[in-house]
Amino acid sequence: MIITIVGGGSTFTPGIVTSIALRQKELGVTEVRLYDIDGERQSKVGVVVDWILKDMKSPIKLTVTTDKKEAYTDAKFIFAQMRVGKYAMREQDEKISLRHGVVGQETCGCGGMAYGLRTIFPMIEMIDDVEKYAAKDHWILNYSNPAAIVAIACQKLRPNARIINICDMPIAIIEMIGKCVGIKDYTNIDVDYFGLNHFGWFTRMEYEGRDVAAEIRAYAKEHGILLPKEHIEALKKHEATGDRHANQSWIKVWTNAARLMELCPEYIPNTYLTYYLFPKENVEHSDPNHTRANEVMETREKALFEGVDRYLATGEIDKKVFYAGAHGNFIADLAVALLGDEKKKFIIIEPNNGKVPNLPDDTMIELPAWITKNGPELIGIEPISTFYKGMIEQQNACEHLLVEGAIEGSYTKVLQAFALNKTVPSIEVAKEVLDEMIEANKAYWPELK
Ligand SMILES: NC(=O)c1ccc[n+]([C@@H]2O[C@H](COP(=O)([O-])OP(=O)(O)OC[C@H]3O[C@@H](n4cnc5c(N)ncnc54)[C@H](O)[C@@H]3O)[C@@H](O)[C@H]2O)c1
Ligand SMILES: O=P(O)(O)OC[C@H]1O[C@H](O[C@H]2[C@H](O)[C@@H](O)[C@@H](O)O[C@@H]2CO)[C@H](O)[C@@H](O)[C@@H]1O
Ligand SMILES: [Mn+2]
Repeated sequence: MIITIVGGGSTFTPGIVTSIALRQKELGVTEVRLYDIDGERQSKVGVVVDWILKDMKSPIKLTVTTDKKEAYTDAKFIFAQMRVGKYAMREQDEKISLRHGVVGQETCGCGGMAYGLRTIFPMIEMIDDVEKYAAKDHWILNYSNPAAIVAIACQKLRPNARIINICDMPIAIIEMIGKCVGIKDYTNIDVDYFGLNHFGWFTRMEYEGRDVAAEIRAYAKEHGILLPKEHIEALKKHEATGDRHANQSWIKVWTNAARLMELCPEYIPNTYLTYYLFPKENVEHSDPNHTRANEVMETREKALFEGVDRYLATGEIDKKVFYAGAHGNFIADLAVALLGDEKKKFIIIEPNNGKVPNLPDDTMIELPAWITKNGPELIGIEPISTFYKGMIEQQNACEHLLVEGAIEGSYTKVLQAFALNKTVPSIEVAKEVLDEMIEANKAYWPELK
């Protein structure tokens, strides 16, 4: 059984392969293939992956390739995590937006839309390549961001593709909340959730009879941040915690999430909602000359590639150079559930088709689903109330219009999408940002007329 990782040169590849290797028997996996369009970057990551498999005494064969046919032939699972334009373009997305006074973020607002316009067509190309070479009953499990926009484009252009779009943020939030209230066994916290990707709410959180939602509401009120106490203490003393969530840009997010829970106590927000509901405050607290892309390049990316160089020079690897955890476990567990027909619950992104009765059928909704061998079965909920419906409808319209604009090459539709985004205060600002982004993305975007 073959698993191909697209975006093999990703900083997350070592963590994902670790998770695969830990489940080797359940998956029956015999080979992992890394595929990337940047062979040089991928071959360095391949060095770490090779070391991990040997360190774990894993029988899994490793293939590292830039050849599509070699990558996809007979593959059963394709784990996609491409970052089109890499961190250099993420930096542009974030900085161009901030220069015009609007939120500069990887997947939200103008930055997310720019990233979406780069990613739609490479994702469609990947689906076509996979269909040509992979096993007929393959599954593409897609992490490539912006997952909300990618999901809409795949549904519109390749509605029969065997793709499940996923995001680790709901499980990452559950893990973080678990840490705050002293629950280590976070995968057994049972939740209800609805929304779009990076745009949703937990409506229930329970663990062994405990109302975790009520506990975290009280915690947020007391501490003003959704990070665990040891992080709060370290932050007060300006000590490094080693956790990426204690980086400057994430602290702001976890603080705003706590504030949002005070203002809207009904549900627990996905932290990404803070970009839409505190756009002004977010911009005020951002540094347009040093954004999250810079933080990532200076930490996660640097640690990994310097770690490879050090290993090649000395033969020693410090496991801290790569990230392994919830991110890899989530995608590998989803593959196990699909293979084993486990009927286990995962939050995933799929066409709504009435599961949230008062949202359109073609909304790519993020909801809990039962995972069977035939794919996900979304778990339907009651109609949602006006505030949430209104927010989702606006964001959904923005994302659909963006995808339509990309497919039709329509400048007006893309401009309207930018103007519809809740992070953008006027259509003139939308135009300024869009025009600068067109210049910066010449090598990547479809032509807009
Ligand atoms: N959905 C989620 O919750 C989630 C979580 C984490 C990361 N991600 C996404 O995973 C991806 C990887 O993130 P990262 O920070 O490790 O980025 P990264 O830049 O380290 O890795 C991305 C890799 O994708 C490659 N790539 C670019 N275009 C490609 C294409 N057309 N085909 C094949 N490979 C291509 C790049 O060369 C690069 O090696 C990003 O899209 C990121 O947004 C998503
Ligand atoms: O800014 P980055 O590149 O560090 O992270 C952006 C991604 O953030 C989310 O995923 C995190 C998750 O929060 C964390 O706990 C761990 O599992 O790593 C993930 C990747 O960083 C988000 O869901 C992704 O869509 C973002 O790409
Ligand atoms: Mn995500």
